[in-house]
Amino acid sequence: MDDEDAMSDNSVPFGYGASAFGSEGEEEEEDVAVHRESALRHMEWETAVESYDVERAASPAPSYDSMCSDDGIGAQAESRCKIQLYRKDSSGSSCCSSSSDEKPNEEPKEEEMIQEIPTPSLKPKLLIDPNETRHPALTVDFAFKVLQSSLKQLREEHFKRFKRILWERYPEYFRDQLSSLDIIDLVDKMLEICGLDVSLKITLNVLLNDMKCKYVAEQLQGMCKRNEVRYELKKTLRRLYEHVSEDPSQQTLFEDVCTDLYFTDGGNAAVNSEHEYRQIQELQEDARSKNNPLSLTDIFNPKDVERRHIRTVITKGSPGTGKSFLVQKFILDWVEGRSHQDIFFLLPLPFRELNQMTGETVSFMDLICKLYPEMKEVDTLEFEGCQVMFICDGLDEYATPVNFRRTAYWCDHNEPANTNVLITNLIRGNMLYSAYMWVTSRPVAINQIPAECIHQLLEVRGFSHEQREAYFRKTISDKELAERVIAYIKSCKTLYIMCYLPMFCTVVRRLLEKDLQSGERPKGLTQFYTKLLLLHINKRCQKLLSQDPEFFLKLGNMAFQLLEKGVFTIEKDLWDKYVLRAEDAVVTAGLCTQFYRETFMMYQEKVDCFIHPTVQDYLAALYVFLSFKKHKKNVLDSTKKKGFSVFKGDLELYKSAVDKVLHSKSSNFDLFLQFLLGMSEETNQELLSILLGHTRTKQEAREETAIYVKKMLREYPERKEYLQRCLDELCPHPH
Ligand SMILES: Nc1ncnc2c1ncn2[C@@H]1O[C@H](COP(=O)(O)OP(=O)(O)OP(=O)(O)O)[C@@H](O)[C@H]1O
Repeated sequence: MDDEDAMSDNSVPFGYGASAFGSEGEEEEEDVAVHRESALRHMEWETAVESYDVERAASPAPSYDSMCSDDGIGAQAESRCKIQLYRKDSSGSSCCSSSSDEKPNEEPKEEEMIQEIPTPSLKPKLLIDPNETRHPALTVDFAFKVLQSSLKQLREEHFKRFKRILWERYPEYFRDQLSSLDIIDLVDKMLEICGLDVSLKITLNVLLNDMKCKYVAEQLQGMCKRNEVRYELKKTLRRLYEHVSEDPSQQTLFEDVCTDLYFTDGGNAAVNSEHEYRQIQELQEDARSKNNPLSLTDIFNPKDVERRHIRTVITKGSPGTGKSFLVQKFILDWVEGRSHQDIFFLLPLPFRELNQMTGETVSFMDLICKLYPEMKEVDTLEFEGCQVMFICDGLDEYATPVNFRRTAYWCDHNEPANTNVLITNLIRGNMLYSAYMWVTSRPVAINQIPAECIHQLLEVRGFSHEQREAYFRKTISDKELAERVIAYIKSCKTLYIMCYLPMFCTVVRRLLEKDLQSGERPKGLTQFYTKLLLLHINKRCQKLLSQDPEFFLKLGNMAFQLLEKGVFTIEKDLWDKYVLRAEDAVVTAGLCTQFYRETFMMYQEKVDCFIHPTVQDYLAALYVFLSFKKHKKNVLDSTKKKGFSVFKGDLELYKSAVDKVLHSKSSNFDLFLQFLLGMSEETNQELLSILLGHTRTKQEAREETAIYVKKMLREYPERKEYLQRCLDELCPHPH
């Protein structure tokens, strides 16, 4: 193994238990040499301890296999480490001269060194407590790395001395002279002969008590302790992230659901505006946006980090595109040792959790320990060779805006400060500059972070075409059913287009799986969108709705008026016109988003729009429907009649919508009509009762509307297919 690599490459999990050393107190100071004499004196009666003697050394040493931890976290490392243990070159011993701040005070001459340690005349004993269990974090690979890294810090003559002492002191382990061995061979031999715990124990004893290399010994102890903490942290993260959080009742394993996502470098992509009927021309992809899909290993890829000086990565994406899932995948891959093992501590700090601490005054280390109590065992996160990474998911959810200009400078980890000050300074890089920072957010909140603090901007775009299909194949265990679901989705263009949004895929899977399994006719398009709306409402909109019960009516009105003009983007002044706040629609409701449009040369303009044009169609239909049901107003009727009977009114509303579409030169309202008719359906009205109350469309009105649509079918044969879909929305069950 290359020495440099061994110091910096943590590509497999470390694993060593400081417990192997016993306590850090007096007991530790008790040198093996002391034991050697006393143990021999008490050899006869000391039966409680296991003993090893010279004869024992002749027997084959415990193999590496038997030393391997059987914990999943370490297993992968161990299978690899056997290969790594073979040296690639013989440069190991040359590193002995590398400098260290604290070396043994006097450099004894070789003869003195030999004199210093009397040749043992008796067989020494090393006391091993049989009850002492090895920490599962202790792996061969870790022990190898940590021993090698400690010995590399000794000067050449001290390394010689170390070998000499080892040989003198522990003849029960080392029968042959060790003087010819370099670091790699020595560590290899130690591990092979003594095992993991004993190798570390004797190394520490020799360093601390015989050679007085306090600095190196403490470093060794520190690395062992941190490695245990890392192990515990991984356990906690596995527990927190291994299930899909949206489904706590079902305990769905994340790995059973998670499908690869399409995300790119750049962050200038236009919003997906593919539409079955409408032509959305204004959304041209920014020329500078990059379409090359990235994979998780491209995030904080060590080569890019170095080449592009990346410290802070920001990932943006419209609501439901899968940012949190991407983060969860990254975390679990780290926990399971699948990627990013150069990161020593991975500490997710979700903004949702940080909201619970708003206004609190704590030190940064306390804040970390509050979320991850196992971190109490380490008093600092700044130590050489151990990369730390923070992941702050969902900046848009953070209750306190991050203000880089107004927030005080802070870099002390141990002094208490307001949590917002700590987080702002962490993102800014004032605290733990060398730590990696990954922040994810819906687009609008990204503006809080100044450009100079963003070293890489990524954009999550949801699922590509192949990924959509892969999602259904992965999540539906019945293969044949999965294919039927995919075939159905492909048969409905709008459904297929909208499945670019992973959140929508989840809705579609749940509904279609049930319907197709039971042989029922699948739900109309309206129900999928209504469920999506409810997911958004339940996620964050409850408070907004209690403050502004008319929010969706107003947003729908804006959607409708823009649809009349065939416009999908939302000009800034429109928000005021409809008495809305862009943040409510973009951040809270998650039904609108933002993107950047190149207007003139280098100038970029921020543009608001709906998350997808079909969502605009749905909201426009919702507006017409809510206006009618709640305010008895048919907004499609230009004559502005009042006082109609509900049955007549229902029929008139649908008739006027059908006429509007059939008489229109554009296809702008085609999907709108499908949604409006779908909203008359009973299940959808039940779902919408949170906005609608308990009003119901009379069966009679629906039947009459169906008769009218069928009549139109005959009059407009060229629109047969389309009108048939309208009928399917109106009567999703066989009629
Ligand atoms: N990679 C994926 N594989 C499978 N399902 C996914 C994936 N990504 C997202 N989903 C589905 O979409 C839902 C929303 O995803 P997620 O919460 O990650 O989106 P988000 O972009 O973080 O949204 P928001 O901006 O609302 O926080 C998930 O709960 C899950 O059902």
